[in-house]
Amino acid sequence: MGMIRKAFGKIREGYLKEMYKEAKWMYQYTKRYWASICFYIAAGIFSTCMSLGGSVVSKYLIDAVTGVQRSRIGLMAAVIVFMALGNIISKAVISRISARINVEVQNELQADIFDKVIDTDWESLHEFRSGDLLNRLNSDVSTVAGSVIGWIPNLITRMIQFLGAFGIIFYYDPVMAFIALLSAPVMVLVSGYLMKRMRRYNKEMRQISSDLMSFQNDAFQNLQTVKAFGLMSLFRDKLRKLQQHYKNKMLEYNRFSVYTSSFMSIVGMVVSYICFGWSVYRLWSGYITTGTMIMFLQMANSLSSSFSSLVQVVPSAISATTCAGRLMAVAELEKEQILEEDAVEELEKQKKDGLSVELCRVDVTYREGNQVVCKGDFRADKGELVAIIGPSGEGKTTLIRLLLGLIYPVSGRAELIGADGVRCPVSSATRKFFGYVPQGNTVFAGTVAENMRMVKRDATDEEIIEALKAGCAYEFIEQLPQGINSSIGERGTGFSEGQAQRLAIARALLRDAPVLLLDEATSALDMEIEERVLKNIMTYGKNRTCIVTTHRPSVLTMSDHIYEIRGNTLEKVK
Ligand SMILES: Nc1ncnc2c1ncn2[C@@H]1O[C@H](COP(=O)(O)OP(=O)(O)OP(=O)(O)O)[C@@H](O)[C@H]1O
Repeated sequence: MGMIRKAFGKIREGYLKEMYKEAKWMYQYTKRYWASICFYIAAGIFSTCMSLGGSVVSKYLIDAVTGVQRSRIGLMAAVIVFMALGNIISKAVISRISARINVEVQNELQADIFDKVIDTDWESLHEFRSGDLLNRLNSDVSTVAGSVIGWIPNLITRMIQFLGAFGIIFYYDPVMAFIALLSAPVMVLVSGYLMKRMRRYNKEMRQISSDLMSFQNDAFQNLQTVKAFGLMSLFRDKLRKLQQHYKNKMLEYNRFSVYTSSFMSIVGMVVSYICFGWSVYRLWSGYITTGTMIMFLQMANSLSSSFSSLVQVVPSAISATTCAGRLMAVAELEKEQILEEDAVEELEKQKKDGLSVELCRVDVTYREGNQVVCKGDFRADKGELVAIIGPSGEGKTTLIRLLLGLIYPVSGRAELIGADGVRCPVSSATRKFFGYVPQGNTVFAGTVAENMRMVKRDATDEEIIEALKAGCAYEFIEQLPQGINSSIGERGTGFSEGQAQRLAIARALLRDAPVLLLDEATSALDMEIEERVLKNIMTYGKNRTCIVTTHRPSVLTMSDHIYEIRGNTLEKVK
């Protein structure tokens, strides 16, 4: 009794509880397909019955051949053929259903995790590298989707095959049935240890494959730098090192699997020899017929194959739940905050009259504990161009992140203010009031028009051209053979840095947001184009507030106000 209680205690606390939670999470995606899954299980049970039934009928066929009832030979043969055909048809149905459910669950799960990543709080997502996320989104999703149909339904059909074979043997010879079950206690005794180790191996291998994908992703993203610095051999070596690590772990796992499966096979083999010896003895002592003995041997075979399938369900369940756990870790991340939706609605009504931005005694600290601003004040009124300057690494981009609701002040207020004075704290819900041009190249693969329509889906060609003109981008776009329908490579390949910046500015202008945030967005432009772009920005649409982070004196002369960030302080210097 104490042992049982201890075992249940372990289940409640340990990895089994974790596996149960993960399996439950996994199976929420199958709710829509329960009818198909039930049909799948029914087809599996039918196939099992046909196969077991075939064995029983073959006993009567052999008895008929070796005995006296020759008249039933034709009937028995017909039943055997019918059952074999039934088995083939049900297997075909099973294959179709499983393929359909597999692909549908995979798509749904992938879309769901993708949505969750996109809706997750920006800082929380930092614990994952993008390669790791890609690995989870593809490899882990595919394992979980495959297991939805391959695990529990298999467990049920195999269990029925096992119980059916056991029941039939028991009916004809109870002693034989208990001999056939001899391996079960051994399996039960070692299963706890095996499962724990398998789960550990699974987790480690998934982690290594995530590291591998992250590395490859980093390498391809920075291929230009890799080539420019002649880092090819360094990267090649690093890839091989990671592969070697994966290989070592994989072979270690494989050695463990080979040992365990060999051990199980030996146990199974010993049991089947005992079964064989027992049935020969029963035949010799005249207790059973030749037909019954052959049926016994078939049933013992079926019993051991269903038992080993049941045992094999364990590694696939462990692999699936490990992957489900990794997906849960992403799905359960904190969602982005939406603050004061009523105030957001009010601002929406007033945005055409312009919005002001105010930071009041804000403390900004990253979760890692990196304090950037202490008791900072800042204000940009509608229609103003306000610059934020400061040495590199002091926090200019951090302030932009704060305004975009990607990070939040630890204390103090960060607000948008409407024309009639209504105030609304910045959060993910107020992001729509901002047009944003980040540092670096942010052009996506596709055509120029597709890039522009990302921020305004229904923009007409004329609106796109107008915005491109305001961003001083149309002058080089119109030279392209297909104008705004020309294709752009990944990360703006085919354009210079300055051209990509002008395109990104034009895209932010098309969004027609009341506040424009430019983070070093004119750094690659010459002074003449920069001045034209900034003038266009202030005249393109009315009442636009424009906040720029910059080191360029040309921008500063045009600014209404300048704030400097230095040593955690944010001060107005003009
Ligand atoms: N995601 C992050 N998590 C933790 N700390 C960060 C993060 N991003 C930036 N920091 C830290 O915050 C500080 C300010 O960085 P930020 O990028 O805002 O500087 P910056 O003034 O824009 O620099 P630059 O002019 O070089 O672009 C730096 O010390 C940086 O290390």
